[in-house]
Amino acid sequence: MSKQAPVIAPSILSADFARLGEDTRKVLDAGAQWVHFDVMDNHYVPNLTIGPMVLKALRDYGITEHIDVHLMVKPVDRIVPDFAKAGARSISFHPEASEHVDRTIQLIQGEGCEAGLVFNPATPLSWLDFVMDKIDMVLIMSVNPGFGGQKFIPSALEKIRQVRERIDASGRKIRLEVDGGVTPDNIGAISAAGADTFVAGSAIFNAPDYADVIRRMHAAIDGK
Ligand SMILES: O=C(CO)[C@@H](O)[C@H](O)COP(=O)(O)O
Repeated sequence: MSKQAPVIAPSILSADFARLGEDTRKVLDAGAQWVHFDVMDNHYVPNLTIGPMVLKALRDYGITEHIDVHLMVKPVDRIVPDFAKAGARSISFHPEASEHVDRTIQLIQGEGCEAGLVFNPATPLSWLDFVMDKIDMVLIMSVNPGFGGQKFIPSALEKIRQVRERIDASGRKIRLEVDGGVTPDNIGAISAAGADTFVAGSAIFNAPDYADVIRRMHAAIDGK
């Protein structure tokens, strides 16, 4: 397997929104590498969250680490430049929400960000067929998007294995990220299936000690 170095990306969907800068700083200081930024539009998914102004506010607060934007919005393209200007480092989108997938990838990369394709539990991997030479990341959803705190859907493990094979066959450095119901108890199996980038919301932010959960997650990824 040609996995990238493991990254834990806490989803700030489960953070304390009244103290977002402080809580984001706290989770990064507890050992997380990235911040996962969930954008929901009450159209593509049945929930409404945060946008580019909030991302910019985190940058202004002093968050300099990688902010990984997951767009659960339709249409996709018109909001991409705003997120790039606000300070996103990677931007992932759902292919079925984009009118022209290849053009959206070019748009994201042209704005200086890494581009990812996101797959819902029932979205087929055939969307990858003609873009493996372009994308920087594949994000496998292990819950249906829209809400934090859902249970991991086990069929995601087979999907992760299939994506890992495709990434290895491509010979490119493509991150394989998994999002939804990730906990210290299942992260070892998710890693063994081929993932290298792990989004977790409730498992981290609902815990009394962020550093302890992140430490246990890294140990499970290392097979300890
Ligand atoms: O994008 C989503 C949900 O749509 C995720 O990022 C969840 O917010 C992850 O939360 P947990 O399942 O880890 O609580």
